[in-house]
Amino acid sequence: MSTLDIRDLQASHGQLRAVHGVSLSVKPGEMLFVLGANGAGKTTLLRSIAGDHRAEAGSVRLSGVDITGLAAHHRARSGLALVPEGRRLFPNMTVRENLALGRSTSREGPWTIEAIYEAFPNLAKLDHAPAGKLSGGEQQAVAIGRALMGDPVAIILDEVSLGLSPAAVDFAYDALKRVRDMGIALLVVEQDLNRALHTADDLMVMCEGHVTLHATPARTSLNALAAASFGHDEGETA
Ligand SMILES: Nc1ncnc2c1ncn2[C@@H]1O[C@H](COP(=O)(O)OP(=O)(O)OP(=O)(O)O)[C@@H](O)[C@H]1O
Repeated sequence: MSTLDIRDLQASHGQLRAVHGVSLSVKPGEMLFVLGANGAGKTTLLRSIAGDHRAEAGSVRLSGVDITGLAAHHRARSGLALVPEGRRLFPNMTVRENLALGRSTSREGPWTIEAIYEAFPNLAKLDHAPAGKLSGGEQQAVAIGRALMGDPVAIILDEVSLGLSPAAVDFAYDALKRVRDMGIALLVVEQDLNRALHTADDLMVMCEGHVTLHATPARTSLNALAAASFGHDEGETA
């Protein structure tokens, strides 16, 4: 059974339909990437799944349970975590304090701060550092750790590598791969097609609110992903 199962999700901003009937599913320990150019509808899709934006139609199921009617904080308590674009840590609070907040906003599970440090030894060294002083990659890892504190079965992440140096992206992706190995379902929005192609279990490209390509890495290419981002088939000229 899929951990996250989205059927025909539709969402708008006023008169503008940003997501046109998107369906996807993510299994335990699987990483599905959502790719696409600016304005493709990726963030609206993620926010609609998390319950931060109201979907007009469609369904969201988590571990087989329909959570479509739940508010965002109840979805979080059901085991769905969102790591938003920009990570939204509290810069003046320490890594430990930011991690502790993950517990207070979500459900109780086996995760403690010590367990997070065991899973991500690089974070343990930063325990008392203010989050605002960390590199972008370290901040992303703290945001992932904060999500884990809520004992999620699925984590959705927006723009994982945006604004990060290549070394910082490596750091963040190392954390993500560890989370995947824990059996958690990951839905990741990424602008870096190459990075996605080399990390994903499954890939989806959106253009103007529609899914223009859905394939495993073995069955697609960088060219096909780029073409689909602009709504073309591979080889088609603009
Ligand atoms: N708050 C909003 N009010 C009005 N229109 C919006 C709002 N947020 C997004 N949009 C519009 O909805 C469409 C989809 O935007 P969305 O942010 O979901 O795309 P995206 O793929 O995440 O792009 P980006 O990479 O730029 O964040 C775009 O046309 C965008 O201009």
